[in-house]
Amino acid sequence: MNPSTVVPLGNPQLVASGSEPAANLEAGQWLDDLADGLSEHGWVSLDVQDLLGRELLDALASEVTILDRSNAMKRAGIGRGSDPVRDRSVRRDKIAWLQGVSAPQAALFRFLDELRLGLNQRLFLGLKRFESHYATYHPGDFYRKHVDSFQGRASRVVSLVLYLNDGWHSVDGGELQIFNRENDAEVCAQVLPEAGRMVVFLSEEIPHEVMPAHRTRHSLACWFRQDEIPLPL
Ligand SMILES: O=C(O)CCC(=O)C(=O)O
Ligand SMILES: [Fe+2]
Repeated sequence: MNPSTVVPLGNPQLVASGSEPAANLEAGQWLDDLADGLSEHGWVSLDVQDLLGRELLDALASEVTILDRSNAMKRAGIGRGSDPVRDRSVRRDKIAWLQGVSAPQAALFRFLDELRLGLNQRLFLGLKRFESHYATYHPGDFYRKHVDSFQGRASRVVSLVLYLNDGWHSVDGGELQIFNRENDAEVCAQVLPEAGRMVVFLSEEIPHEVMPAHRTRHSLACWFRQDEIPLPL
């Protein structure tokens, strides 16, 4: 396994910023690591700054910062259908959907599509498309423990979160807590949302939670889906 791949090993582990070596850039090796982690544990954390490039990460971070500062992001909803409940006790982030039109979004979409095809080749998931949004958590914002998809609906199958924050430390809060899929009372990892870190997990299986952030936290979430036409979550 690539040493930059972090997988659960029993005890909760803190994935500290900057403590891991660069991702292995050999063609397809990172996809092998990703597929191995997903099939063995249901989730994986990878540092992809070398794969994506500093410039692209900076450009995405600028986009979400501008969207946030210009009040273009909307309060996120939860639940199914076109009228999601905006329950502030569960989720407090703000989101803006990506269209893939700007140059950085187009580059990101090429990367996400490579990832989609790579997972299909290795795990036969039949992922047809993806949807993606920016998210901003302001100080005090959180997202309580949840799973991203409801069993048997074959809608959201694989979730991905890419973080866009330079110099994130434990004191900044906002960790992603990942729970054991067999026992959701057990935290198996806490991931700091440092720029270039990417977490990928099985949408139906892995309970997770965003702890209250103490500074503004930007990220980009993406869901790979098996349905061709949009079905409710
Ligand atoms: O930002 C994160 O770390 C996770 C976000 C999340 O769980 C979601 O948007 O469903
Ligand atoms: Fe989630």
